[in-house]
Amino acid sequence: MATGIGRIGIIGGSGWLGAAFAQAFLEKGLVAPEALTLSNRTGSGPIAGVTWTSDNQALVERSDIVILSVRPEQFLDLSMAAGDRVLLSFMAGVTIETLRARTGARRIVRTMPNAAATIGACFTPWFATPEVGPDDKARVQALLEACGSAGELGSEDEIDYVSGFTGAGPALPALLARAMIQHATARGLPPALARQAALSVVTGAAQLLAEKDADPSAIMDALIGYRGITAALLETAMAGGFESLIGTALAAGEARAREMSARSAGSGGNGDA
Ligand SMILES: NC(=O)C1=CN([C@@H]2O[C@H](COP(=O)(O)OP(=O)(O)OC[C@H]3O[C@@H](n4cnc5c(N)ncnc54)[C@H](O)[C@@H]3O)[C@@H](O)[C@H]2O)C=CC1
Ligand SMILES: O=C(O)[C@@H]1CCC=N1
Repeated sequence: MATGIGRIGIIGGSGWLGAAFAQAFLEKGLVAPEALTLSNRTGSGPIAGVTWTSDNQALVERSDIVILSVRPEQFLDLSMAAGDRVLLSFMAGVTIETLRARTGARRIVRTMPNAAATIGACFTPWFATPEVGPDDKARVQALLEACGSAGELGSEDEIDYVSGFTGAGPALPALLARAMIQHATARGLPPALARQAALSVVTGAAQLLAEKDADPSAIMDALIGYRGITAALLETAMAGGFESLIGTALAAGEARAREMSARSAGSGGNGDA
């Protein structure tokens, strides 16, 4: 409690995201080991010094903020009553209405981290119900910043959109890298060199976009200004519909998030348990 964050419980604490955030809370000194409870189905896991349990209700009783980090379909088999705790969900496609119906929580925060949480490079957008006050919002922001950065959204609707936009994390850059590797290899470059070259562009050169005040359009314009090779490459990609295809893909991600939300809705409740 030294930091004022309170006691934290993570349901699904040995999963990809659950473990990444648990490790980060401990490494950053945000949560003391004795204030951190993690659950999974076996009640044991690789993070030392914390409390492990398979009893999610016991985790809730030991926590001020409960993080739900199981898969959406696993949530439908999960039974717990949140009482007055802040409930912070990492789950895609599980709405506030469903979270409320199934856990009884009023103070709910939906978030959308991504796989880069494991390396502290995750931007996590979040949306909170009106019952979440300013102090709790500050705690949520601090917890999410343990794995990178975070920002509040204006509506729950936007969570479905960012589920593909940021939630997919490395997926679109991985597709770009794979396309470059495949092309270079087919062109005859040694596969290992093609891989090294493509990853250096996607993970190295792209770091220029992380510079303060970096503007993707300005970087493109500067390179197109040479009227040489990069101009030929970018103009061909744009004329071929690269940007509109990205838009179509993002819309498909949003549509899938909405389908998942509709499926999980009306799945019954145990919030008074
Ligand atoms: N992995 C990713 O890149 C992203 C994941 N998400 C969301 O985060 C959530 C977690 O995803 P991952 O960490 O990737 O999944 P994961 O499969 O790695 O972890 C889920 C964990 O929950 C545990 N679990 C299952 N049922 C349980 C129960 N009844 N009680 C306690 N623990 C239980 C499992 O043992 C496992 O450790 C998902 O809902 C997903 O939609 C959101 C954005 C990105
Ligand atoms: O693809 C998924 O369903 C998970 C949630 C958002 C990103 N990854």
